[in-house]
Amino acid sequence: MSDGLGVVDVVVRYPGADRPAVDAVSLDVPVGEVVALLGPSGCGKSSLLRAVAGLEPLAGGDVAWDGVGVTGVPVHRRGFGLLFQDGQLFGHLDVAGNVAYGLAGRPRAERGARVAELLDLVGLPGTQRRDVATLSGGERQRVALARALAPRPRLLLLDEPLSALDRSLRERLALDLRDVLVATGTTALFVTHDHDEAFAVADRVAVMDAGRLLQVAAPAALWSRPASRRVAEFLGYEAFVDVPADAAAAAPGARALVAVLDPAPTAGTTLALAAGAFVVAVGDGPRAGAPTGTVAVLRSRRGRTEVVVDVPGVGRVTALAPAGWSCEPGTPVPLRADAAALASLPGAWVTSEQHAGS
Ligand SMILES: Nc1ncnc2c1ncn2[C@@H]1O[C@H](COP(=O)(O)OP(=O)(O)OP(=O)(O)O)[C@@H](O)[C@H]1O
Repeated sequence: MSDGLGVVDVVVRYPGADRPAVDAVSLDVPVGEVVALLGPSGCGKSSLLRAVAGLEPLAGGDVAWDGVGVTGVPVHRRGFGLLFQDGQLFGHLDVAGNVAYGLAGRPRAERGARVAELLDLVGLPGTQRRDVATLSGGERQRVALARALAPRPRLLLLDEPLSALDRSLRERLALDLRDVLVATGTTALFVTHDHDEAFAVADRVAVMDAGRLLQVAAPAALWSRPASRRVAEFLGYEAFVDVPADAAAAAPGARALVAVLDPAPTAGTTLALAAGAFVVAVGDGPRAGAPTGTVAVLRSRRGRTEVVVDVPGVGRVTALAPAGWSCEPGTPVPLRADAAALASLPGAWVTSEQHAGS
């Protein structure tokens, strides 16, 4: 077992439930690494995090730090820090009192210096004397993060720490959170249901579904090589096409997808298509054998035009077009395939063990 957190075959089972909330999950988090637990609501992310913290009993398996089991060690003796969705600041203490909470027993000057250091780090310098009731939601979570980091926990466990904030604040805070975790060299396990957030914060992302761990990989590898259709769907891939044995006989859409991939995918591979797997070939005239889609919906998003098209042999997908481009629904438009928004899925089911650490 490596240094850092070791989760081995952990099972969490709630009384009366017909299946375990966490079903034989194994995962390592080496020292200094940030791992996001990502998955749909109810897949068992929080249960696994709570089991690591010691807040949920294990029905099976073991949790270890540096190879030493901590299963019998009470929550407050594990040396793990916790941060939840609502940071739950102490209302009767000011900002400094909250951040210094875990530093009881340290000399006053040391506490003061550590509080100042952390408030600088989380972007709230000089706020020691602020009443926490006057802080915004984002500021409260920054103070809660400073409080969790102050005692230098050997592992920080974060459960949806940004989910109570609005979207734009969440995106900014996710990047700040990553910077703070890296700057402090903190080892962390981070629960989220938002893949953008997981990709922004984590060194590796662990995808869970129905209590099981489906894949663990660095963000770029997860995006380009999802281990299964389920993982790809969860990441936002919206259509799937099986590579035909006889490409020449396939529909133009499927043929165009196969043609842009290098090396060419073998027959039987499933291609996963994200938004942008097709772009509208504005200005292209009709070409024999070129793919065409029929426009269903047009929408503008973040300065570009998304065109939902029905492509024979492929299905309904989101193609991209230049900002401002427009046409009537029902119009056939020429398309080009873009390899950057395509992933090839393995032909057979790949287990989490094969992918853990990839
Ligand atoms: N204290 C509990 N008692 C009984 N069942 C529970 C308890 N906590 C969670 N569960 C169930 O265990 C399963 C996993 O829940 P968990 O909260 O771990 O999922 P999650 O992936 O964190 O979901 P979310 O993103 O919605 O918080 C769910 O079916 C949930 O209803």
